[in-house]
Amino acid sequence: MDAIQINQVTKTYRVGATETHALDHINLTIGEGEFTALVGPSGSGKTTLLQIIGCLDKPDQGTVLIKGQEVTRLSANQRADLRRTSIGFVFQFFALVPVLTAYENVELPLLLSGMKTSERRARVLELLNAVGLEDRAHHRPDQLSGGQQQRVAIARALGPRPVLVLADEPTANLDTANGHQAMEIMQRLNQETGTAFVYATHDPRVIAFARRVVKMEDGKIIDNL
Ligand SMILES: Nc1ncnc2c1ncn2[C@@H]1O[C@H](COP(=O)(O)OP(=O)(O)OP(=O)(O)O)[C@@H](O)[C@H]1O
Repeated sequence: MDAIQINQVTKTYRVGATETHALDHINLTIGEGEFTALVGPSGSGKTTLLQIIGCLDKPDQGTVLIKGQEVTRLSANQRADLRRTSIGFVFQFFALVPVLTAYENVELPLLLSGMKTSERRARVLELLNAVGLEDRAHHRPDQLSGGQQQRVAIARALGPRPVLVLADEPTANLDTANGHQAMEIMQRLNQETGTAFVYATHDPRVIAFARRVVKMEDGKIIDNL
């Protein structure tokens, strides 16, 4: 079954008299375990599309299926549950909880899912180990480099074993070496876990990691390889 199926999705923003067709009848299917780059000029609709796939926003029209489940008809609580169990997020500015350590940030979604203490501890250590940060477990975000913070965010996103990880410009605030390392880790975890990744980027070096590239322009998909 496909991880995501999007049919005829539109989203229009109105500010005063100005209408922006951020998404204009988008159709897109993402298979399980894909590693896909979403590319296109600034304003082409990448963030809007990721937010709609991630159930953070609703389309004006069209349907979004996550693992065959139509999400646009779910209640806000049901969408929140689906996000928690099935979708991981990685953001440009890392979005870690500043007062929590790396360990606690990775643990948070597992706590919310009700995982047992012993199982949770093993899972957090496994994840920190997978991103090479077991020796930074007790550091807070302000005691970590940007690259390390993003690796914590990647570990956190994968904790609940989601179907899909969505990453909006995951390397935009990292230098080349750290951006490369974050992409290598995401690629390895994609291969090891079968979790699908969809990431938006402008950077040709980051696009090069993708097995599939979806190009957007003016709210439309113009190329889908
Ligand atoms: N909340 C909003 N209110 C009004 N217009 C919006 C809103 N969010 C996005 N837009 C508009 O929708 C269009 C698509 O924006 P979006 O952020 O999805 O593009 P993007 O491809 O992610 O751009 P970037 O690469 O610069 O992040 C843009 O023209 C933007 O100005």
